[in-house]
Amino acid sequence: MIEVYAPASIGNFAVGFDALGAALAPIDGTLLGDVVAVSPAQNDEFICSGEYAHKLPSDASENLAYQCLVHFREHVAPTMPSVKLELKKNLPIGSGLGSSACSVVATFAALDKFADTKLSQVQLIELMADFEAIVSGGRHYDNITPCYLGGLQLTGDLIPNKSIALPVDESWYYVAAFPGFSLNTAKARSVLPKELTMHASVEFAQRLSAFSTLLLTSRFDEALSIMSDEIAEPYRAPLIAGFNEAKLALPDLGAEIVSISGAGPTLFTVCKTLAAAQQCAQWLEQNYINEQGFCHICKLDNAGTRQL
Ligand SMILES: Nc1ncnc2c1ncn2[C@@H]1O[C@H](COP(=O)(O)OP(=O)(O)OP(=O)(O)O)[C@@H](O)[C@H]1O
Ligand SMILES: N[C@@H](CCO)C(=O)O
Repeated sequence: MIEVYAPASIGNFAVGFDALGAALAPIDGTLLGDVVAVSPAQNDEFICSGEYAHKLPSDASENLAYQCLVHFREHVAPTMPSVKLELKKNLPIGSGLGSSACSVVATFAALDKFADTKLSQVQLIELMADFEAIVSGGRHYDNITPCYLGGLQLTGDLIPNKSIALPVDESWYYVAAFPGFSLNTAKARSVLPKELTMHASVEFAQRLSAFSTLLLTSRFDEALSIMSDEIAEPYRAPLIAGFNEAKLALPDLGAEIVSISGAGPTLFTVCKTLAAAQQCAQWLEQNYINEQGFCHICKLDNAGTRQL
C-alpha cells in the first residue's frame, strides 16, 4: 500500500495574490492535511473517510480525488492495475487552507508512486492545477505547489518549473485560525475587482518583487514591514465575520501581520516569538472560532507531500 500525506497551505501569503503560498506544519505534530492510501484491488474502488468526509458529495463521481483517479487511469496510466483509493479528508472544505488542493495533490502523488509513472515535477504540477481550476473558478498554483513541494513558493506559469522556493526567517511562527464556517473559493473570487488600476498594478508588482528579494537576501524584518494584501483582503474581509476585529486586536498581542489565508475564512498571523503566537492563538480561540473551528501554531512544512 502507498499512503501519502499532503499538508494544508496559506494561499496568497498576503503579498502574492495567486502567486505565493506556504505549507503549514503545526508545532504540536498534528498532521493538518489530507491522506490518500492506494492499494491493489479486484476492481477500482473509492472510499472517502476522515473528519470532513461527510461534508463532501456522497456521489464518488463528484469527489475530486475520485475524478483524479479516473483521469489518471484514462490519460496517464491506462495499464495500471485496479486499485482501492481511500481519501482521508482531514481538512475542512472551503476553509482557505487549500483543502481541494490537498486532496488533488495527495491523490496524484500517491497514484504516480503506485503506478511508478515517474511524472516530472512540472507534469504533476500541471495535472494538479488543472483540477484545482475546476473547483475554484480560476487557475492558480499558490496552494498546489507549496502543498506538493513544501515551504514558501513563488509560483505561476511565468516561473521556471512553475515554482521557486523562497526562504523565511526560521524564527517565525504562523498562527492559522479556521473560524468553523466555510467560504466557497469561487464566491470569494467573484467579489474581487475584474481589473486593477495602473497604480495598483505597479504597487502589487513592487511589493511582491521587493518582498521576494528581501527574503532572498535575508532582510526578513524589512520583508515583514511591507507584507500586506491590498488586492483581495479589502474585498473579502466583509465576508468573514470577526476578521476586522481580529486584525485590530492581534498586533497588540504580538502579531507582526494579520491577513486572510487563501480565499478565507481562515486567518493567519506571522509572529516573531512563540509567546506572541501563543497569545494570538488564545485570543483567536476565545474570539474568532466557533465549536467547529480550530487554531494551530505552525512552522512552515518544508517537506511538503510525502509518503507516510
Ligand atoms: N476531495 C475534495 N476536497 C475538497 N473539495 C472537494 C473535494 N471533492 C469535491 N470537492 C468540492 O469542491 C469544492 C471545493 O470548494 P472550494 O474551492 O471553495 O474549497 P477548498 O478548496 O476547500 O477551499 P480552500 O482552497 O479555500 O481551502 C466544494 O464544492 C467541494 O464539495
Ligand atoms: N489565490 C487563491 C487561493 C484560494 O485558496 C485565492 O485567493 O482565490
